[in-house]
Amino acid sequence: MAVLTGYVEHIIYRNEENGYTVLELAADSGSFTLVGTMPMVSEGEPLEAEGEFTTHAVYGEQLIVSRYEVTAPQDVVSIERYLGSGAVKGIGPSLAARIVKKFKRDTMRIIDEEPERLAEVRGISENGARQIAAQVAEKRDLRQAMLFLQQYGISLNLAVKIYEAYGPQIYTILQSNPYKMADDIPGVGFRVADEIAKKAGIHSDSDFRIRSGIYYTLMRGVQAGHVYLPQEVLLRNASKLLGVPQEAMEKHIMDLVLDKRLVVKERDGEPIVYAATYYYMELNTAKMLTDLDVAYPMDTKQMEDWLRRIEAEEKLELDVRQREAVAEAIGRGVTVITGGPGTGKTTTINTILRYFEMEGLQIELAAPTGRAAKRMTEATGYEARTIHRMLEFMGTPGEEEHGDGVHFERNENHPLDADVVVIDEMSMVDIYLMYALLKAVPVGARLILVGDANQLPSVGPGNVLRDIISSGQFHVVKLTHIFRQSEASDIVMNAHRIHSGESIDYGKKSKDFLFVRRQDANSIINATITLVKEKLPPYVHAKIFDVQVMTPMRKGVLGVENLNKILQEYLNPPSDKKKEHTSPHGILREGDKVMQIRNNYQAEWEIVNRYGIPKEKGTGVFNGDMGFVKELNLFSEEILVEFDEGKQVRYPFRQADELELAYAITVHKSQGSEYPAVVIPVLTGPRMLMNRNLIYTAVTRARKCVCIVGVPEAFQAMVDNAEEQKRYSGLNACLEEMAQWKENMENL
Ligand SMILES: Nc1ncnc2c1ncn2[C@@H]1O[C@H](COP(=O)(O)OP(=O)(O)OP(=O)(O)O)[C@@H](O)[C@H]1O
Repeated sequence: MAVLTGYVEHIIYRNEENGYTVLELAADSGSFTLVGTMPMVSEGEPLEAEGEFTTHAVYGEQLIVSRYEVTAPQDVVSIERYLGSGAVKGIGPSLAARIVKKFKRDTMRIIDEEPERLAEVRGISENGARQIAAQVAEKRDLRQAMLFLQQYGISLNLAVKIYEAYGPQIYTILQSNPYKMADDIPGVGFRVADEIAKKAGIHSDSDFRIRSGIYYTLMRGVQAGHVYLPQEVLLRNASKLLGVPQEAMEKHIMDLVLDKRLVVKERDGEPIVYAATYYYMELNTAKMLTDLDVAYPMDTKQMEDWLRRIEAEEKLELDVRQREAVAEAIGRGVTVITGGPGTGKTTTINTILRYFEMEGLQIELAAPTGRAAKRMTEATGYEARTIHRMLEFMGTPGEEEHGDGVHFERNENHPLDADVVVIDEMSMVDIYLMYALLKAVPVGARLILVGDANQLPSVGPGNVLRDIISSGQFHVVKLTHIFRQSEASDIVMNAHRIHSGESIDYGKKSKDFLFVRRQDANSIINATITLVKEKLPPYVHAKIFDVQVMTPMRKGVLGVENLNKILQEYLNPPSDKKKEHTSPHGILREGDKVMQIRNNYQAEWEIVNRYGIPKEKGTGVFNGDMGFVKELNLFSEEILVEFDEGKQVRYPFRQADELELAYAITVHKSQGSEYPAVVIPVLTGPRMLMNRNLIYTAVTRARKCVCIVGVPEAFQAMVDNAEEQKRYSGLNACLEEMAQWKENMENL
């Protein structure tokens, strides 16, 4: 650790949002560059800073500041330099000189204690004197708060956020209920608050702690895809987290219910617990969906005539189920069409679109991901958008809808201008998005939901598509005939075999479903590298980055983390020409294939033309979006990533934790995307993950070729394992209750 004292000569760079600062410090022993979060340091101020010296490849020696303190200027020279530096608005060098000439070493005390006397200086009015005093006091408060927060081991970055949220109230909040921060401040979770509470001497059985821990456990459940948790599971997990017996917690659940933060219901005779927001989200989703599902009068003769016309034009004949699907879409407010790959879903959507177009209805077509939307556009010739874009989401915080600053311009007050809304890849739609979508679908519009219910459920919470189907309250058409069979696609045929748990012919010479037998992890990795780098790109006529490696796990030799490190070495090795940055997830290098790993609604993107001039702008990058590192700027500390469709996003280094290498991805993250070729290494793994549902999803991501590398027995074991990870979601139950209620009302 080195300690430097001096005064701030020059602020070289400052990020006003997070206080990240590069400055030049004039110390007795010379001039130094200091880097760190120093939000309210101004030029001219005396500073004491502690940190580690590092040598930056471009900018040379720098002190990376871990702690700093702005000391009050003592001698007249320092006082004059400080006041004249522009740190206090309204005072320039000449006024500073006059003030110091008058009050000398007493200047700072006068500003603090008798600010009205500043008016004795020529050029300062009484009002001006008061404003100067207020500014100096505000800076002093902020500084004190920073010092106070640092005692609790809070990083400077977080300290700024906490101060911005609470101002002078931080002292009481931190010492009485630091858990409040977990509710109010993004970036402070229960664990951070708990650390702080420990330092503040708060007891482990404090009411605040237990309540915060219960809520945190529930939200962890949401992150894992559950909408609620059975009370028993909640208490067990919260008890483990808090080290407090379950009996001591039940009363707190009731308190949280009274505070309207939790809702307790009964399902199958057991109490279940929702975070209130999710309960109402699920309930309203059920209500809106039920309300939309009205019967529309149908002219059967017209339908038959028009369908024949469409079939003649398209040169195809719909099968019975496809016809049924079209008829349902015409006659009902809500229709669900589900089926595996190649069962004619897209063809059915196409016919429905043509039909409604002939009726002159206004149609909206959307899918949950950009890739899926693009595929829809290509397959139907109608413009399809992502659901987010269709709903015109705004990344600006304010009217918070589910706590992360999301707001959709299209909602109940400003619904979509549509008579028909078709959503594809419904299996990926979570409860948030379904709720947002339904708010924007106008009363009287038809909603057609299309998807493959056997895919893994959405990454976000809920089991929307399956719940809608299993509720039994809507017209669901299941397409089962495999049309693509005639094209001899083993991907499609094997996907259906996997779905029904049949065994696969591993010895068959197939063009698109290849099995590369390897017995151990190292040989599997070697074969994977050769396939991605050399064999598959020419085979499927695609670029190396279009070949996607997928694996069930994150950890382990064949987990995403390890595979990414190895594939990075082979596909984008270090070079003098490529800049690098070490992010929380490892090294990012120019040219790397990366994935955005959480929804960032605020991130700004732009699409530039070949002269670098922006031609389109917008906000939002989403969990699962893939791109590559186009440029690393070590001076402005930014990573420029280009995503699909040429969307470029700049990430400050501190936000690099939103990016992960994507040479290999988990099957969960692959949902909704399709790739020309997919490589799946298979050896062993946790039984919960190694299941049929997962391998089915993985295989159906491939358009032209699937390559399984490993042991056939391990693959077959996955096909045989029909167990699934349990998801606690109650949309089906809500829908059933709603229908029951409606029936009761009608019978009254
Ligand atoms: N009624 C039909 N008669 C003849 N061919 C059909 C019929 N319906 C669909 N097909 C053909 O079967 C193939 C698969 O259909 P489609 O793309 O509509 O299925 P899908 O369920 O959307 O498949 P995927 O989910 O794999 O994209 C296409 O080549 C399509 O032209």
